[in-house]
Amino acid sequence: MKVVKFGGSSLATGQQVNKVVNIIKADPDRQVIVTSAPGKRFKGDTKVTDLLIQYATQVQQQTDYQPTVQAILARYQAISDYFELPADTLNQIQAKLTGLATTTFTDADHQLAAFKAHGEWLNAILIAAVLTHQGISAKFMDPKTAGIRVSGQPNDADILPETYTNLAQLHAGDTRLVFPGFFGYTPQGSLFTFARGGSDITGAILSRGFSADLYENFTDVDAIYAANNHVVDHPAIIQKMSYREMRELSYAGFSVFQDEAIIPAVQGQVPVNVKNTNNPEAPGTLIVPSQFVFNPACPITGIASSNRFSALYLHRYLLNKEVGFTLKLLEIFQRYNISYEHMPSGIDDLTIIFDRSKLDEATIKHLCADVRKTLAPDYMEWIDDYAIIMVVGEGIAHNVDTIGKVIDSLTENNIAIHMINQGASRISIMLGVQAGDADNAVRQIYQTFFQPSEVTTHD
Ligand SMILES: Nc1ncnc2c1ncn2[C@@H]1O[C@H](COP(=O)(O)OP(=O)(O)O)[C@@H](O)[C@H]1O
Ligand SMILES: N[C@@H](CC(=O)OP(=O)(O)O)C(=O)O
Repeated sequence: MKVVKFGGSSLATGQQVNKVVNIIKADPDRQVIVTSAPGKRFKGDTKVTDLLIQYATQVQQQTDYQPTVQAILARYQAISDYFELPADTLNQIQAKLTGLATTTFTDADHQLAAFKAHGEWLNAILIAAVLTHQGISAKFMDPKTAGIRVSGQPNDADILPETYTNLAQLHAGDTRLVFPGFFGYTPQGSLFTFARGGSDITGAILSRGFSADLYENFTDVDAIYAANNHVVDHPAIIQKMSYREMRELSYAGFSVFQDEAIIPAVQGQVPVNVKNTNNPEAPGTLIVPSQFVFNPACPITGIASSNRFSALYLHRYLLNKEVGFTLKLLEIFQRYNISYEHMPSGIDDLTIIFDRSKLDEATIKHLCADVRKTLAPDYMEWIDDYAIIMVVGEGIAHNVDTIGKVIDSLTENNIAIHMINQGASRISIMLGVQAGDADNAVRQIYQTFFQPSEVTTHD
């Protein structure tokens, strides 16, 4: 059997949902369906998840939320109208949506999570009704009853292992099971969402839980490209890649597949196929346990970049001899309850790279003051506009001149490299550059390794 996840772009309008219905109809193995919230219909449109965040904020601040509720409802209404559904489904959606404003929550974080989750929740109810109306046997699955158990933070959940025991009790078959993506419940019954883009995670969890033969992830591009298609014109299509390559590329910016979503697929050894709802005949990209065929012409599978980082640079002579320097630094991070992403070091230097989206201005200010006071560095600098470029390929470990070519492509174009890290993961080269240089850096590296419109053939 297959688990099939449809992203927000695939469920944005009635017309898109009709394509989804045809995709489901075309293959009886597509037994478990995962829905996102309706996404953007056009450039500049607002995703329903973002409207729900706005709704939650307006309720918290006691400002007028009615226009937001109407805007959200209109999104579901348009899909319902397209299929001429009887009124009861939309009435149910409207009641759930409006009821949110008067529900009491433990705190603002729990409230935000519950509001956000309604994007996928209401869509799963709607899609189950559409499928039934189209003569396909289907039922809505409540993540609470199905046993999707999570821990962690209300808006950044981690899956609990008992989920898999619970899911193993369920049976997919002729009746398609429609699950809302993006959220689960703590053992105490609180609703927590995964990080943004987390419907991909739900799809992967269900793939493992149902021991699926394949996890199909339907989106709005023909495949995963070797570089972001908004940065490089007509980038090469990746036909096949390994789980490890996908993890590194999605971590570093390939937003097409959420970076944590590969983990349940790895644990369940379920292959993932990223495909296009608008062109379902195209083979898409297959992500498999391991994938390596030596291709001396192109050892690289993809180049990703992300501007979501900041860095703290520390310099102190004889740092290499100082016992406990890093320990003291880590204790400071622990006091502020923050994690770091990377920590490349030199003889007398240390750079600590953070995910900027997890830090606010006040925390940065206090953190820097604390580091200065406790460790007295000779020089310290907070670099706010830091980008990481990740050059990824199983072939890198087998091709000694890759790093030289990457460096040349940047230096020849006057792009300053602030950090290089190769070897920690044998399949990637990580580079730190100024955020403003990131897109140009990706383009220059891409041109060095790929021909225009080339298709990577790592098989
Ligand atoms: N390397 C890449 N390959 C394919 N798409 C990419 C890549 N990097 C970024 N993207 C973007 O990811 C988008 C799809 O992800 P997303 O918007 O989350 O889809 P969905 O709505 O299906 O969840 C594509 O439209 C594309 O612009
Ligand atoms: N709707 C959620 C979760 C998600 O996965 O959405 P999408 O499939 O549209 O990326 C979000 O916007 O974060």
